[in-house]
Amino acid sequence: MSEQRPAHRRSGGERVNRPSRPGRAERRGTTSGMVRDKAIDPVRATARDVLRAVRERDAYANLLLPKLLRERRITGRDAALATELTYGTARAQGVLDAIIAAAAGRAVADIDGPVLDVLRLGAYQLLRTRIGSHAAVSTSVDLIRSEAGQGPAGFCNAVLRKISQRDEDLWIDELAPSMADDLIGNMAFRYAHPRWIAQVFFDALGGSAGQLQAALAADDARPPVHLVARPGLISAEELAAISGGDEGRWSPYCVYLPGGDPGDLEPIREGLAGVQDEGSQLVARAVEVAPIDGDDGGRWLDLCAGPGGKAALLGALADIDGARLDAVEVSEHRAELIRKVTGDFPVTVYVADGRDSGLEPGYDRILLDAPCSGLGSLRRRPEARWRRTPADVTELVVLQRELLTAALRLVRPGGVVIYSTCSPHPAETTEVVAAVCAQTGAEQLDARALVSVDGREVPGLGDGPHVQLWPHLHGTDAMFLAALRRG
Ligand SMILES: C[S@@+](CC[C@H](N)C(=O)[O-])C[C@H]1O[C@@H](n2cnc3c(N)ncnc32)[C@H](O)[C@@H]1O
Repeated sequence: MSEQRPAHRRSGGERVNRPSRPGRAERRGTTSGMVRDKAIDPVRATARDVLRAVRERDAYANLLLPKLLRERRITGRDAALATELTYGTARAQGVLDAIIAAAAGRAVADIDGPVLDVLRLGAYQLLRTRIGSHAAVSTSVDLIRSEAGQGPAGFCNAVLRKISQRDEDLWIDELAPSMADDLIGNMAFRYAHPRWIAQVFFDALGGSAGQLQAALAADDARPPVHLVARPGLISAEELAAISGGDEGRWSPYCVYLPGGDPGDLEPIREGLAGVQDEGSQLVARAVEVAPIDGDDGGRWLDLCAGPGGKAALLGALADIDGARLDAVEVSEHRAELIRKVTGDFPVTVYVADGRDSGLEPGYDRILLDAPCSGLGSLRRRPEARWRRTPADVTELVVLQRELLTAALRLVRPGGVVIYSTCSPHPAETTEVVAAVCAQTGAEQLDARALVSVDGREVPGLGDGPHVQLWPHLHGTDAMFLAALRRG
């Protein structure tokens, strides 16, 4: 039997209730097959398991963690801690690896994967949380010992003790490229981003070092949860009152959730509301409010609709306006998610390639929320920044251009196409739009007008005509949108 340890206090002073019993696998030493007598912390074991799945089989931390928490009945403060440790470690991986390599005196590629996962988790606690050194080191050593035995546990102990001798700033000062030689590289390291992504942000921000620093810092922090109140079903005011949140600054449907699991809220469970970044809400709303020539015949299209967040908001707006939305998605699985989330709204889902959908042209309004690198929502996808490569972008740009060209074939003359990405990368945004406009003769409308609500202008949008939102300026994901009209 495993020994039950009493509830104890973490360094931050908060009381932490130990979950009732660790799972069987956690009580068993997997290398020796022996049952060991020392219990390991289920919260950290869960974080470790997610980090391992991310490393070994490209799992998505934000999909796997909630599932494991449910299965292991980890709730409340323990769930919050597991989330902080898992996502925080995944986000900071690059900088943690550099520090681990320096402390271990060897490249992380030469450290066994399962040991490296725990070292990352331990280093994160030491450098980026208020958890005391003793707890951070001993829980990590326990995790390794329970699986791999005494030798690797001793190595982990030595490396983490060495890391604990300095704080993060001192490590960064030692290991980051110097500001004088490589300002972007220094900031990228400091705020845990690959250098190429920091360079993309720098370019998209017009070469401002101050803006870059703010953008990277915002991306390196825990993201807020935004809810969408689906119009016609519930108002943002009602949703704010029920959830205890505040109404959003920009979107008339947005509520900022102060904490807790959105899945516990009745309006979410009943489909009256959903979880959706405020920037995405503005994009969906822009499709409805964009000016078109002539009457709106009520034929609307979402050409890349899965998993359906924007289609649900557009479907709700279509219902109010007496329009119908066709939603196209290439993946059957994602098409099913659209069907679920659009429920009773006037939405028809098609599984098809948007480049050759077979749909009848003549749409009044089209949303092309193109598949993209996702560099604008890195704070919500903890491991994504370390997975993406510049080559991904090159491939995506070709698809984005083809899809936008197809959207312009499907819209009627005088109708509007909203092109959006959850990326600020100029190659995926302004360059795609410029190339397709030049090729097709489409003209750009001033999209800035489409995101101002009741005369409240969104600041920091520059000269237009496109809109680029940023976490550090607007509190949203870095959504891009452009409005194109076919001549
Ligand atoms: C950025 S996501 C759209 C997100 C969606 N608008 C939402 O708010 O939930 C892009 C979607 O396009 C789909 N997709 C990729 N290539 C496609 C293609 N050739 N035709 C149609 N859909 C495609 C992807 O499967 C993905 O679901």
